[in-house]
Amino acid sequence: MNIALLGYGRMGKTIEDIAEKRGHKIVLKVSDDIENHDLSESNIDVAIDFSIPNAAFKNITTCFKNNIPVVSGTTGWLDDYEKARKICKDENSAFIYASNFSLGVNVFFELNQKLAGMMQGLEDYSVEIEEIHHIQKLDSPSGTAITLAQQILQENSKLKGWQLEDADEDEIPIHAKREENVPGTHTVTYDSSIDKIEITHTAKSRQGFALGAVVAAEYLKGKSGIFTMKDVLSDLFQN
Ligand SMILES: NC(=O)C1=CN([C@@H]2O[C@H](COP(=O)(O)OP(=O)(O)OC[C@H]3O[C@@H](n4cnc5c(N)ncnc54)[C@H](OP(=O)(O)O)[C@@H]3O)[C@@H](O)[C@H]2O)C=CC1
Ligand SMILES: O=C(O)C1=N[C@H](C(=O)O)C[C@H](O)C1
Repeated sequence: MNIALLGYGRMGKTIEDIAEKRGHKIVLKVSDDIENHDLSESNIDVAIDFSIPNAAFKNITTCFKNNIPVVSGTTGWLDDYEKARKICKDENSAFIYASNFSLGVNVFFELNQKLAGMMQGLEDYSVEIEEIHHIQKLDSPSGTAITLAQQILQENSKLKGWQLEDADEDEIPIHAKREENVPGTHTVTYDSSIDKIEITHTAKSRQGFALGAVVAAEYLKGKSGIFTMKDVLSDLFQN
């Protein structure tokens, strides 16, 4: 498969390594304005976007307009997500976005949803989310923390939203910490005066995120439509 990398930083380089080991070819690397590149030249099967919040929407939609399916893991641009979905549909293109492509985190998401459902009637417990990332991270809170919060909100109608740090009673507080060399750690805590329940996912490197993105690209090749990691994982476990 011919892959274009939109963003060639920490994730772009890890994806290159894993994609090549799985027999794919990196035919284009983009680290600047996508308009500076001729997308028709390289016979691209799928583009994988791990760039920066300000560039993701333009990168993704330019690919759709050039009939190139996109896997995107860039966080911090989701105000434009619905617009991107519409352009994908209008262009009959293909798209997978995930705030976190790691297989372990996607299992963690399932666990979070299930736990939130079980806890929603237990009013003595308050819930909060903590995320810890490396100091270079541009966005805050992490996309993964937002997904975790959205899942809890789906299960608990008494909670009205999430808030970075100072949350009201009916909001989920998200604490975002930045520390040297942390690839990504997420904890959901339910606390009461009697006890505490915590679930944590700790990434030990970027390998899991990158492998998930390449597997998603393999899934997307030749398809049209909008998919999620749930689709990718159910396909993976069926085969
Ligand atoms: N969904 C997931 O599983 C994961 C998501 N992420 C997300 O992926 C994104 C990238 O993370 P990471 O690799 O650590 O970040 P980096 O900062 O290491 O990489 C981003 C790269 O994008 C480049 N860039 C700048 N402008 C553009 C542009 N217009 N088009 C394409 N590329 C551009 C930067 O180049 P330069 O340095 O020259 O400016 C840089 O090399 C972040 O949003 C992060 O949150 C990260 C890990 C997992
Ligand atoms: O920027 C990162 O590094 C990461 N970003 C993603 C996020 O914002 O959730 C996923 C992962 O935690 C690493």
